[in-house]
Amino acid sequence: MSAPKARGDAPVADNVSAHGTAAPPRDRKPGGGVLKRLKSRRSQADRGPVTEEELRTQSGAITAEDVLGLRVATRGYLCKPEDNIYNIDFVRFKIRDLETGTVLFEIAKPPQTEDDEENREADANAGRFVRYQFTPAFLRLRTVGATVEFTVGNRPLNNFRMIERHYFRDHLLKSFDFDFGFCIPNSRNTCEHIYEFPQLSESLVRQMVECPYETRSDSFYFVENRLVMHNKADYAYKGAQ
Ligand SMILES: CCCCCCCCCCCCCC(=O)O
Repeated sequence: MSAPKARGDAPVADNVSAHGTAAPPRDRKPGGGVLKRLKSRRSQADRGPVTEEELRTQSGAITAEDVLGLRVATRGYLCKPEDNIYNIDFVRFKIRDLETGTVLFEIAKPPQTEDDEENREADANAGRFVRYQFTPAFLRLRTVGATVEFTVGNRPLNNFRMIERHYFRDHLLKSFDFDFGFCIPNSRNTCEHIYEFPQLSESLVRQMVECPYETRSDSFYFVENRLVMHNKADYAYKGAQ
């Protein structure tokens, strides 16, 4: 159904020193965790709109509350590759339709060569952008599971969180907010996030199909509420229904 076109720079590592599932234990904390967090996230989203230029020039770290104020897809990146001081490395990614179990695609990072290393130095943004091609039927799905496997460097990750915002042109389709929780140093982690699709009108679906790559997403990754990674994707919906 789909063919991702880039961001294939992750090594598939077979020898791992640790394996964990990044299930978030945070909801079980005493003190009314879920409700409190939902309230706090609602008030975060209620902050006014913000532009990427404002975020780029603000003093201090970019936080989750900041990116929730963005109203359009970013043009540039809001952090540098070297801000990933935790050496978080995504090595495998799979998307499946949760209603049928059908795997829509799977991608793994090939082993790295010296050439890859040189190319990466030439293009600091290599690996931060991916282009997806789906059939229009993708837009009719209701629930998709995205399984991500990632390795972590020698520091612990506290409150590892991803906010991913999907847009068609200047219209926010949906903002997803996923917790990876705590990840131990030097670990390899796997977790599946559930994407509930938004309801898309017939007219919107038609426009998204007619306008390839005008559907975009920004994936913002935070550790302890500081932006450490920013990836982007764009999407075309074409081919067999
Ligand atoms: C059409 C709007 C809802 C879109 C839900 C998309 C679910 C699958 C998303 C996969 C996103 C991958 C992002 C990335 O590779 O950076």
